[in-house]
Amino acid sequence: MKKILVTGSNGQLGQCFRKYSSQYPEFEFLFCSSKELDITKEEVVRSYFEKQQIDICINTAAYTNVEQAENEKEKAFLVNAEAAGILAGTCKEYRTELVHISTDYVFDGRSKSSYSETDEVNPINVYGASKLKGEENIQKTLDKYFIFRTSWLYSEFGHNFFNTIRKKAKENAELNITTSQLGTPTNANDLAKYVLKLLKNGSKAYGLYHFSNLGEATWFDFAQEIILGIGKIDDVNLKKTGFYKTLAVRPENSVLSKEKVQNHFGPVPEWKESLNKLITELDKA
Ligand SMILES: NC(=O)C1=CN([C@@H]2O[C@H](COP(=O)(O)OP(=O)(O)OC[C@H]3O[C@@H](n4cnc5c(N)ncnc54)[C@H](OP(=O)(O)O)[C@@H]3O)[C@@H](O)[C@H]2O)C=CC1
Ligand SMILES: Cc1cn([C@H]2C[C@H](O)[C@@H](COP(=O)(O)OP(=O)(O)O[C@H]3O[C@@H](C)C(=O)[C@@H](O)[C@H]3O)O2)c(=O)[nH]c1=O
Repeated sequence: MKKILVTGSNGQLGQCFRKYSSQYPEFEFLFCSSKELDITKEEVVRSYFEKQQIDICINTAAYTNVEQAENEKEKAFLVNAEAAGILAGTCKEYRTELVHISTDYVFDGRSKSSYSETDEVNPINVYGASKLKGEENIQKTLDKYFIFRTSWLYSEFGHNFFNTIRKKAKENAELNITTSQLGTPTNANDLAKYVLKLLKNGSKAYGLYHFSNLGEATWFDFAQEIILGIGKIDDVNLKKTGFYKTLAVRPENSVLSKEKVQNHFGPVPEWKESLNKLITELDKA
């Protein structure tokens, strides 16, 4: 039976992997939170791999606070870049496949069309730069890797835009949401399911892929769809803003092309459908 390690398992994507793991009896899963396995500690990681003999490592661990990263550059690079390199080196030593998650924020957002895997990268904030360095550290070390660049991840778990807006909408708050970035909200449940399916199929089509839901939206469109979905559109004062003050600059356009991923591994769900499916699921719970 193949052993899969999921790092950063208390994060939102880590929790999505845990949610679906019972549907894959062909795998033995090991879930490690930051406390159980700190991926920045090379010796700790190596001895864990030595003991557990892992076949596949899914790295969901990351420094994801885009705003704070501007003031904590070293920490962001330690987790997102150096530790990704540590995992890659260890995976090479133990012949482990690595599934790593990266971001749309590796792009500067100046493109007028969606980004493909071969488009030029040029991060414009610290988080994006640290994630790009992580990709590079993996690519120069390892052959057997899947890197999935994704965008605007949300789910029922943890801190994300979906949960923030739902909370504010339930308080009938006034919301000012930016229209100045275009991207694609991505249900983290979809990403977890997609990865598990391709691992089950034993795909060896290693490489870099873009995975986000289909379609495009501004953060305003995303907020509006959430509020509509939860039936609060008449209670919330939802306003468009061209400018929402933030520390980190974000790409104006970070829509990812799904052509490569769909050609290799099959269809990807559309963003509004996936969002409304999750809202219905949560309503029933
Ligand atoms: N969230 C998003 O919108 C997007 C995320 N991504 C990428 O997707 C992946 C998953 O993100 P998501 O689940 O949303 O992020 P979360 O912030 O929800 O989860 C990240 C997890 O990593 C853990 N972690 C941090 N440092 C370490 C460490 N040194 N060792 C082990 N674990 C650590 C955190 O633990 P603790 O809380 O204890 O620090 C946290 O549980 C990341 O690679 C992220 O860059 C890509 C695009 C969009
Ligand atoms: C809360 C809020 C945010 N915004 C704006 C700020 C920002 O430009 C945009 C998104 O805000 P957030 O801080 O929630 O999202 P942000 O931290 O930029 O999300 C990013 O996280 C990392 C981890 C990624 O990899 C990216 O793909 C992306 O998902 O919406 C508003 O306009 N109004 C609001 O009330």
